[in-house]
This record gives sequence, structure tokens and C-alpha cells, in this order.
Amino acid sequence: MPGEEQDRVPALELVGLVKRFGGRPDGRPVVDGVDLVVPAGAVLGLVGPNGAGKTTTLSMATGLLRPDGGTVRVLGHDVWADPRRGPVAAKRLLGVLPDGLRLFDRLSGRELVRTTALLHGLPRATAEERTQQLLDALGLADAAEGVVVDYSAGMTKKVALACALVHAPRLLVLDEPFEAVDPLSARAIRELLDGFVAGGGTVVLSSHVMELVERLCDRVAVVADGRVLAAGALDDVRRGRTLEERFVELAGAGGAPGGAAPGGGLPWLRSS
Ligand SMILES: Nc1ncnc2c1ncn2[C@@H]1O[C@H](COP(=O)(O)OP(=O)(O)OP(=O)(O)O)[C@@H](O)[C@H]1O
Repeated sequence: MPGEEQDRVPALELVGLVKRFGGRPDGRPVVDGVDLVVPAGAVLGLVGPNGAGKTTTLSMATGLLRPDGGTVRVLGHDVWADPRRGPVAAKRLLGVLPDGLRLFDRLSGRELVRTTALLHGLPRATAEERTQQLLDALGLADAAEGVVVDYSAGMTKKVALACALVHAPRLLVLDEPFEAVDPLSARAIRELLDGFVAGGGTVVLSSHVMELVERLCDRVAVVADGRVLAAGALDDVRRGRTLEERFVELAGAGGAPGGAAPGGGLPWLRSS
């Protein structure tokens, strides 16, 4: 593909994605026709209420969960069209931090990142070097020889992120990358992501922290009930408000979650 044409190919393109599982109470699929285009070089934040379908969408986008309908293209490669070649081509280009990831947690952090690099086909010396650099960058060097099963939640998240980065992907898809991560580590992750994007990479991340999405992302997609309510450049979606205000306006239209009376709270929780 000529360079200029390649530049115009979106890093990620979701068209009419559908996943049913058991369906929603109203009978609609849990992911109900999601369209999303992420241009190369963008940092897109995927936000939405609990149960909106973010993880399900990202799982289908990264070849982990087969869609019931629609297509996924990663840098032009159809992830699901050809069950053998599509995912293989896309997986080389993709770095994924899935939700609830199960790691080979009897390995040490160093062994885990190095093994991931070797499984991607990197030469041993490169695998060693990149592993050390990632462990240093993520503040895991002191814990490198400890087994991952003994890691804290934040350390586990960081070592999983190192695994997602070690083969130098072109598109990073990160489900809640900052969950359980301390502020120092969050800064280190932001710096890593900045460098990744400056080098031509693209990032899609989900988060519930609106300030973080505003600080990190130049594009945002708001999903609720399995549908995209708004997507585009951050400023276009915000319309002069904070992302949180806009989120509440878009996704909060159905009232307070769980049926609690808005503003009324739970009277039995009051001590006086
Ligand atoms: N394996 C599954 N089987 C059945 N239903 C599922 C499964 N995974 C997710 N769901 C349902 O699909 C809907 C969307 O879930 P999903 O995890 O994608 O939401 P989310 O936006 O990532 O939520 P959160 O912000 O809470 O992580 C929910 O109603 C959930 O119960």
C-alpha cells in the first residue's frame, strides 16, 4: 500500500457491530450497531455508564470475542472475515490490555514480559532489552523477579500493559488502563502513551475518569445501552462544557441508576 494511502486508512474501524448475549431487558442486543472510526495517530477515549457495552465492544474490536454482526478493521485488516489470516495480521498490529485479563501469573514479571516478546517472535536480545526498559519505565524493576500472582492490582495492570507494548504495536486498545494505578504510575503510563503516539501509534482506551480522558484524548466516544450517542473530536463532543457534564447530559437521560430517586438518596442510610 503506498504511504499516503496507508496514512488515510483508519487505525480502527467498527461498522455495525452487534453482540447479543442474552440481550437487554428491552430485548435489544448489548452492543447494538456500533459504528466508530479511529484515525491513525488519534487517542480516543471510550466512555459510558456501567454495562454500556464498552468491554464487549473492545473485545470484539481486538479479536477476543466474535461479533454477532458487523465488521472490524484494524489498519485495513478485517479481523473477523478470514478466521485464519485476519486475526493474525491484525494481532501483529495490535497491543491489547483486556478487562479481567488472565496472565501466566506463576511467572515473574520479567519472565512474563520476556515470554510475551518471544511469543511475538522478537529476537532474544531485543526481548531482554525491551523487557528491562518497560519494567524501568513502569516502576516495576524492583518487583521484576517476583511472581505476578503476588503482585498488587496496580502492579498487575502495569505488567499487563508492558506485555501489550513489548512488540511495538501500531494500535493500542486498553480497557481501563488507569484503574487501580497510583498517581506516579499513571504519570509514567501517560508519558509512555505520549511517546507511543508521537511515534505514530494510535490509542483507544476506556475509562470512567472524565478528567483523565480530557487530559489524554483528542477524540471521545460516548456509549450507552450498546449504542454510540456521540463521537468525534473532544471539543465537538463537549460543546463548551466539561466532559462530565456532557456525559451526564447524554448518558444520564434515563435517570439515576438503580432506580434511586434523583436527589432523594436512601433515607434509611441517614443517621439523623
Ligand atoms: N459473557 C457475557 N455473557 C452475558 N452477558 C454479558 C457478558 N459480558 C457482558 N455481558 C453483558 O453485556 C452488557 C455490557 O457489558 P460490558 O462489560 O461490555 O459493559 P461495560 O460498558 O464495559 O461496563 P463497565 O463500565 O461496568 O465495565 C452488560 O449488560 C453485561 O451484563
